[in-house]
Amino acid sequence: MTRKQLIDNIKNKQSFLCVGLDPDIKKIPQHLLDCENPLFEFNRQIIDATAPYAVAYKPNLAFYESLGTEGWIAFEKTVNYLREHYPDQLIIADAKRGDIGNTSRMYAQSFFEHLGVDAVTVAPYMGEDSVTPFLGYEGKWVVLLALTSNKGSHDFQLTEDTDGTRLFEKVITTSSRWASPESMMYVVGATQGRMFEDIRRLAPDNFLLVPGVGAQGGSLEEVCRYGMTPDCGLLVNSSRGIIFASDGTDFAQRAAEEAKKLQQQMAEELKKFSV
Ligand SMILES: O=c1ccn([C@@H]2O[C@H](COP(=O)(O)O)[C@@H](O)[C@H]2O)c(=O)[nH]1
Repeated sequence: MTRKQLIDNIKNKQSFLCVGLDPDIKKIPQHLLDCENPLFEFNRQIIDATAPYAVAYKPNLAFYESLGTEGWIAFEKTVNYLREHYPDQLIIADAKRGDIGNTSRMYAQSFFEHLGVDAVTVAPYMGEDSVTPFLGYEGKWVVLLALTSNKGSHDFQLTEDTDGTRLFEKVITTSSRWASPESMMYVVGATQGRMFEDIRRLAPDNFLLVPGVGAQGGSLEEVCRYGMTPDCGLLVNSSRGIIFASDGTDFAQRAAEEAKKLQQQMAEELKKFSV
């Protein structure tokens, strides 16, 4: 999906919601456990219920890989279901990959050629040759970890160089030479609040994938105040806050209600910024 298509979808739906598909087998409703593939059935119903309010889905590979072959099948079926039934939804594989060049090339092939997702999260730690194999696929995106939502973001990302440059700033400045905002997004946690101002000084045009609202307590309003651009420039993710709104037979309905609430707040924010 191109940047223009993504922006058009956001404007048409008045939403920049990314629904996180993190189907923890221990938390999905009991009655689904008898299905042939409970994870896929859970995702299918969540997707059907929330699609009107979302522009993107982000399955996190951990929740699939942890179940071995059955989990991987659920992941593939989920991606195929989205591609077939909801081709306008951006699919982000949250895999946090990145390795020496020839290995990264295999990861890129797996996600972009074999699975056909639109975007993959990549860790920057191994540098340019670990990231560039994911670039150069028409309409595909690298989503590079910049300033994450967790407490551990302080351990490395916020540490300063002798001239006061913080590591996440170096990641953005250096990596923005590798790709344009047409194919590079950054992960910035919603819990980072006012830091979005600093991010925007370095990456004024890039889309930011923003996890951390809902279960992690980040503020949508604050993210928008400091991070929104004339093109919106944000994809805000919520996983547990939507998909586990209920563990009963009404789980999909409750997920839709939570997604709709977020979408309505997003529409208000888009209005404020005249997007
Ligand atoms: O900085 C980061 C990077 C990735 N994540 C992932 O996003 C979702 C958040 O889930 P919630 O249930 O909405 O908290 C999950 O897949 C994380 O692994 C993140 O939270 N922070």
